[in-house]
Amino acid sequence: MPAADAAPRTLYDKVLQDHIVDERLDGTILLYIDRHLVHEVTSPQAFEGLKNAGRQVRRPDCTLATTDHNVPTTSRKTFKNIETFVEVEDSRLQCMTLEDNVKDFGITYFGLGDKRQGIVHIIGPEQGFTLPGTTVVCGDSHTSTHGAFGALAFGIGTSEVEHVLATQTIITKRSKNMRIKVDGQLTPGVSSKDIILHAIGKIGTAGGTGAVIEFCGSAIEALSMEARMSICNMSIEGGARAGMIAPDETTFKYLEGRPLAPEHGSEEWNKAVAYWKSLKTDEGAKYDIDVLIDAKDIAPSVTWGTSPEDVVPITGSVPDPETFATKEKKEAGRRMLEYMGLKANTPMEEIVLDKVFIGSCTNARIEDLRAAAGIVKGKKVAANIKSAMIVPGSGLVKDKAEAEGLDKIFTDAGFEWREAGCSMCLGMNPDILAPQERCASTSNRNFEGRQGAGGRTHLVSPVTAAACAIVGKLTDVRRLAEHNSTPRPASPTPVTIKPHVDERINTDDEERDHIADQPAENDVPHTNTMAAGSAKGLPKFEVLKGIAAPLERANVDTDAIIPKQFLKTIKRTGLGSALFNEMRYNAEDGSEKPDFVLNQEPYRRSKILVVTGPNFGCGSSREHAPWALLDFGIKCVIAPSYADIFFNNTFKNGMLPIAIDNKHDIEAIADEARAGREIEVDLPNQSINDSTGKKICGFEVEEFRKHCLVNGLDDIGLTMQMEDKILAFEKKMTTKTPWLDGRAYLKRGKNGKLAVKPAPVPKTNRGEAIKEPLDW
Ligand SMILES: CC(C)[C@H](C(=O)O)[C@@H](O)C(=O)O
Ligand code: SF4
Repeated sequence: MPAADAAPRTLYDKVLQDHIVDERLDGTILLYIDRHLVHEVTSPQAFEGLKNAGRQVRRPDCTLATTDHNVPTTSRKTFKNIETFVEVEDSRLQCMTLEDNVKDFGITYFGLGDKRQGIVHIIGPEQGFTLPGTTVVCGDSHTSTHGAFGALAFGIGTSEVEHVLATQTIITKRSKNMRIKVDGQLTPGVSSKDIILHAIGKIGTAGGTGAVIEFCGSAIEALSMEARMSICNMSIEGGARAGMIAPDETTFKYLEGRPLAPEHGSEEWNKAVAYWKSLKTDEGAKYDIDVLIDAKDIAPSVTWGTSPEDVVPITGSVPDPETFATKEKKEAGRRMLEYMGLKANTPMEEIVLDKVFIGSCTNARIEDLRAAAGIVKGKKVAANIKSAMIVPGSGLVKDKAEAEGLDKIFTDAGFEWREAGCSMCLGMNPDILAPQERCASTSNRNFEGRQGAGGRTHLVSPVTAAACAIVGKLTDVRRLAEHNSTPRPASPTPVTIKPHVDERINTDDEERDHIADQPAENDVPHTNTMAAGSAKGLPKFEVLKGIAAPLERANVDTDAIIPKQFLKTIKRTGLGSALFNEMRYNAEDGSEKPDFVLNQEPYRRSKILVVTGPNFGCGSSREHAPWALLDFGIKCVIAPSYADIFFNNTFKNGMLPIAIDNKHDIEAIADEARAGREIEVDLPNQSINDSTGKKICGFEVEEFRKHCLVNGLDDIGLTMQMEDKILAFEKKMTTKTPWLDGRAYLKRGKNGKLAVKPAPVPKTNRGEAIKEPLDW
């Protein structure tokens, strides 16, 4: 496309363009993926799919795995292995399954016995695995974090994890360009977490839907890499596919000496930096959405409700839902206040807390801990705080903090000092809130039940969380005299590279010492152990007629569709009974709530879900959400709009999500659903009909997706037919960006070559060899 190439381009346009393997006329893109991060929750079903189809991991050298969501954060002094260490059975199984899979497929893995283990979005940058200008994916929504390096980084579902493992590519389409420009100087006490909370408060949780956000402006440029990561991390809470910041000297400085970055000062490094410098948005490039923020308008911010957009300055009060614009918003507001146990107009600083959590992929890096320690030093945690917990983002962050004496500052004050993991960010491990407990948390989601069923979360920055622990209430950090909370300038703050330099792995022998459980040099990375042909293909979707359940809500997040306790499965099936768990069952005795629609006749046998509010499926990338709907019997969702990852995940399971943003049409469909009448979804004709076959309205669907659904096509099989193009692309990349090949600590043979097998013969998802090319 020479014309488009000549036009001024954004950072996103440039990185995207450099990774296109193929583009169809309808805009469907086959995108090459440079970096794939893997964790235990969203990978078991993907590896199972590979095994069933006899496929291998195409680029183990571009894949890095760790275990983070399920792991206990208690002392690992006695750690021997996962089997004896993880007490909760399903968590243990999930962690052990990952360990089996990384061995079977020859993937670099940081387990609990390895200092480099930690939250997947902390360890990628820490190791230099994340680099500017790369495409980065992970079966996790907060993959957006890595965009801080000028990478195009986004979360994917488990089906896509399988697709990337098998083909190192993903099928996608262009996103809109969105810019959030923050100019000026932040005031004391305000940190990058406040910037992103403020921005989400402004744009809303669906503000970035369908877009990639570029954060720029003088306030962003002045931030350190760690602060930039906190911002890009929460792009997903603003609904965006990804967040990006143009790489600059701060980025390059951060990467110097990272084990997986090109060696600083080498020819490769210089070549890489020259390329990275070219990634800046061109003068005159257009953004589809533009948001301007003045840094001085940002105060230390805090959430009051159960959506990350419910943000107020800490000096503000709980809003009064009766002042909200629409009937739906008033209702949602009342429900939130009830859940949060709050009264309208209460000053935020009067809200008393039970717990404080400093951790998560948003704020568990060394700078976050330093900033929090700066507040805590010499003080004590308030008597009413039952637990104040510090969970470093990785073993290396923990070590560094201990070397600086931060652990001592925290423990002297009465904080608990833990081992690395996701911990109370989502409570898949034992770190949870009890019902009604209230927590100031540096994490990124305040959804109902997120930190524990009935738990109440207020999202804040690390310095605010630290101040809250000392005061025992939500607190304006600026009140604490000796705080050290001004945003860290990009320079001359010393860059913390020392430990990484020391750990640089230079030789095969050193490598062996560091890497537990890697396959021996001559081992075949993976041989299939299961019969080919046992994997199920996708059922075809043509016309679906059935009962439609009306769900009168907006912003239904995937935590609400299927809460974390059900993510510990290693299967795709059996989740139907847990669908909408907290809306559907009473917490006390597990009995059904009679007023929830799916507990009523005829909706118990619904095949279609009609959601009247926008932004369905926001939040986490968990494919368990469509699996749960499907297992219940729902094959089609109709809603005004969707969060991107959920939307994508449904198609991968042969389901059809339909977006109807015309108010009149969605109401007409909802009326049929409310009346308990069947509706008919006719995909070939793109029409929604009533039970008599009379058309209610038409709908849009992308041509390629429709083609796959109607024909029940498995897109991994389709992509594998593009082998020639993928190989040619890889060859080009090896010349253009040689620093991306052969990393992830994989062993090299004596001849310097990686022990990676050539790509296998393409097979369909059913394991059959592809005879004649399908239409990609
Ligand atoms: C488990 C994973 C799918 C999920 C995500 O995608 O975000 C988790 O990390 C979360 O924060 O809810
Ligand atoms: S958001 Fe929380 S649970 Fe998800 S990856 Fe980050 S730390 Fe882990």
